Amino acid sequence: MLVIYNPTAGRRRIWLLWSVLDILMAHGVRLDVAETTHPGHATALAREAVLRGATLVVAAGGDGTIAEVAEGLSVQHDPAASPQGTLRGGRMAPAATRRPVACHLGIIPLGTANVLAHELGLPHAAAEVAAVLAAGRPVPLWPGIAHGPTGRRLFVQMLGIGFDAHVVHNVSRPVKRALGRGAYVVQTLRELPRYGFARMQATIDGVAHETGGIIVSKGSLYGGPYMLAPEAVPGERGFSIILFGRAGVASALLAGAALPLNMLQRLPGTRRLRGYEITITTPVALPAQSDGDPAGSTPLRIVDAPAPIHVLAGVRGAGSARATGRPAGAATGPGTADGAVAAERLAG
Ligand SMILES: Nc1ncnc2c1ncn2[C@@H]1O[C@H](COP(=O)(O)OP(=O)(O)OP(=O)(O)O)[C@@H](O)[C@H]1O
Repeated sequence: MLVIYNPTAGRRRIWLLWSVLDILMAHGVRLDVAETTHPGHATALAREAVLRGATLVVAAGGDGTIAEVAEGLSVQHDPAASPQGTLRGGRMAPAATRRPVACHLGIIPLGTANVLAHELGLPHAAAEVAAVLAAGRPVPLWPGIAHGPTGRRLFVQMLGIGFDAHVVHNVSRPVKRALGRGAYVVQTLRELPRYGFARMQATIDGVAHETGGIIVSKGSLYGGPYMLAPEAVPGERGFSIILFGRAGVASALLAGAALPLNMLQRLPGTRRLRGYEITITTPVALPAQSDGDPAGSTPLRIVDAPAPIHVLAGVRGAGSARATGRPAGAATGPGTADGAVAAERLAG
């Protein structure tokens, strides 16, 4: 197993990382740890691991780190990265670098919001995190891809355009480290008086909608453990699209108050739709955020990734049920948490 650790994520809870790794090693798990040195590094590390034949790559960080690792894992579905296409220095890659049948994603939640970890019902205590990595059940997770002026970006949980993206673009890492999720509240209050709210057009599967703000979500949660789109199933194709009818300071304040009360979905003027291809255009370029990190600006076209990846989740729990759309505890995916799978993972 390769653990990719983002040292800048969240509140730098490195003690949690070391506790998890200690437990795994005490059970004989062979593992490598790689620390990222720059944005995008996790993608390169994960891609290399897949091409070397890894069957489990663990993202130790927040949602942004998970998205980068997921992007790296998606190489296993890329025909251009087939053994014949894997060239090193002009020569064909040796057999050891060929891509395997499947490489799963593991998560050690070390981020600020850890939305996907909440979505999947993942534990936060070291012993339980280690148990999921050793014997968790793989559940499908179907990422989204946003195509924009600066290229494409994969996301695992959600993408937002408008005021929430503006806040994400401007929140500072030291404040996030000091205040955790509270940093977004502070930044929201700072940005509100000076933000120029603008209308935008969202075309969902060919139907145009005028809106004041939009979130395109794979998952049901937003900003941490808060409910946004109960109908969302992260393991399936398609998106839940939340259109905020009104734009302005009062609406943003109302949305901010509704979020921790789990009432965002019932905000007046808010609509939730399902869709598969979303195009967002604006009179002037507006910032976008995906999985809590800056993600360029409009115009954007959002579609499903070509294939799902599989992420290790708890053996039981509501989160797993949400991810798969099946009753909690029902077996799914390419394996189950039986003794053989657990033993194989514990052996590395
Ligand atoms: N060594 C590094 N230096 C600077 N940035 C990095 C480094 N490694 C990764 N990153 C960037 O850090 C960003 C933020 O990481 P991540 O999203 O995991 O943490 P977070 O924002 O605290 O958590 P969450 O998204 O759950 O709120 C990632 O998008 C990644 O591009």
